[in-house]
Amino acid sequence: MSQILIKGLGLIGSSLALAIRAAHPTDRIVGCDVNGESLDYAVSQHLIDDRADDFMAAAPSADVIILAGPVSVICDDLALLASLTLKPDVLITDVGSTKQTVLRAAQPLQQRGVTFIGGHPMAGSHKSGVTAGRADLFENAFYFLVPGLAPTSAVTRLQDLLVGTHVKWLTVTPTQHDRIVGQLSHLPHIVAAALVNQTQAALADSPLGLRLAAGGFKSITRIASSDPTMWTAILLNNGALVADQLKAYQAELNRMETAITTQDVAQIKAFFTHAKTTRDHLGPDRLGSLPNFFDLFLNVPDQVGAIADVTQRLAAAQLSLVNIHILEIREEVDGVLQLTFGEAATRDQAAELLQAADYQIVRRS
Ligand SMILES: NC(=O)c1ccc[n+]([C@@H]2O[C@H](COP(=O)([O-])OP(=O)(O)OC[C@H]3O[C@@H](n4cnc5c(N)ncnc54)[C@H](O)[C@@H]3O)[C@@H](O)[C@H]2O)c1
Ligand SMILES: O=C(O)C(=O)C[C@]1(C(=O)O)C=C[C@@H](O)C=C1
Repeated sequence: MSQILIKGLGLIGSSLALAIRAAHPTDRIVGCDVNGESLDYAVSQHLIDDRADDFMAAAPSADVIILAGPVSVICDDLALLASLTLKPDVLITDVGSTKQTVLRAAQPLQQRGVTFIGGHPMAGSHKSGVTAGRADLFENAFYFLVPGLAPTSAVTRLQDLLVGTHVKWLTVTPTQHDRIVGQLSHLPHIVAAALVNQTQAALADSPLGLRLAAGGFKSITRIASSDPTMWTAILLNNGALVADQLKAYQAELNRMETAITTQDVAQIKAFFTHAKTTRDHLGPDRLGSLPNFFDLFLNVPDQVGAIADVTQRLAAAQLSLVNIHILEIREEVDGVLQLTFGEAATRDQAAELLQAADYQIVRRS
């Protein structure tokens, strides 16, 4: 039995806990987080076996330490770990979205002979926090590994621990990682947030404003709902590369601006044709991970048949569920049911249907 310490039980930390639990039921998972409510939730849902309120006190007895806080916190944690006496064969890894600064922060540990492997699952969501965790979040996604000085046996050990994630492993250098992910993830998050901010300002005097947005705006801006703390840390840790990528992107926008103002039909058509050919070629089956999911949380009374009533109503309306999860159900206490759908529109139809049947919707995400 190994002791796995996860620091940061948000979307990624809790999803890894679920995947580890599924593949290694006898391992002991200990969680650590600044948010006490997240820890309470993680214990109540058996995501973790135990909570550690003091990371420094818990680390020396861990066999594996997974750092899953914001990237800036991961760098601080690596510095803290370098000052401790850890188990001789401890394996430390992280899940942060940048790798150059993380690997630099891991150097003092590595110089002391401690095994560190940088990691980054290329899957996630605009959702954050422990309640968003899912065992299948990483299924079919790429998972970057930056082994640095770590021996092959340590890489195999990590891959075995995380076998329940069902990811596709990819070994890269920190620079390769940050350049690729800057372009595919960091830049798009800036683009989405900028579009939301600029649109909000531009439509400020329109009575319905952003509420008139349809599929196009919603699809391109979903990730603008991501956690600001996490994204501030990412951009501070990959600033130089992303600034260059942002400049190249602005040049592309400028070319389009010129084509529109000069009514350059050939240029405008070529712009869209080139993008369509590239995007169509990618196809859903060539994209890494599962699509995102859309949740509805509703109160259900503590009554026999309450959950069946909900699922029957959805089935009668042909609204297809991806997953169903009871968040809390104790005797004489109403529960919260988490219903997961593949499409936001299906989730919204389900919400209307259940509201009409007097169910109380707690939240949508
Ligand atoms: N969200 C994604 O799509 C995604 C995907 C891959 C990797 N990542 C990376 O994974 C890491 C976690 O992201 P997430 O999406 O799970 O974020 P999250 O906001 O859901 O979770 C972060 C957790 O860390 C905790 N935390 C913050 N500061 C802490 C501290 N000082 N000590 C202990 N706990 C602390 C928070 O309370 C929270 O529970 C980040 O480094 C992020 O860059 C995110
Ligand atoms: O699917 C999403 O919502 C994500 O933002 C996931 C996403 C990304 O694709 O940009 C975000 C950050 C990560 O480091 C990896 C994946």
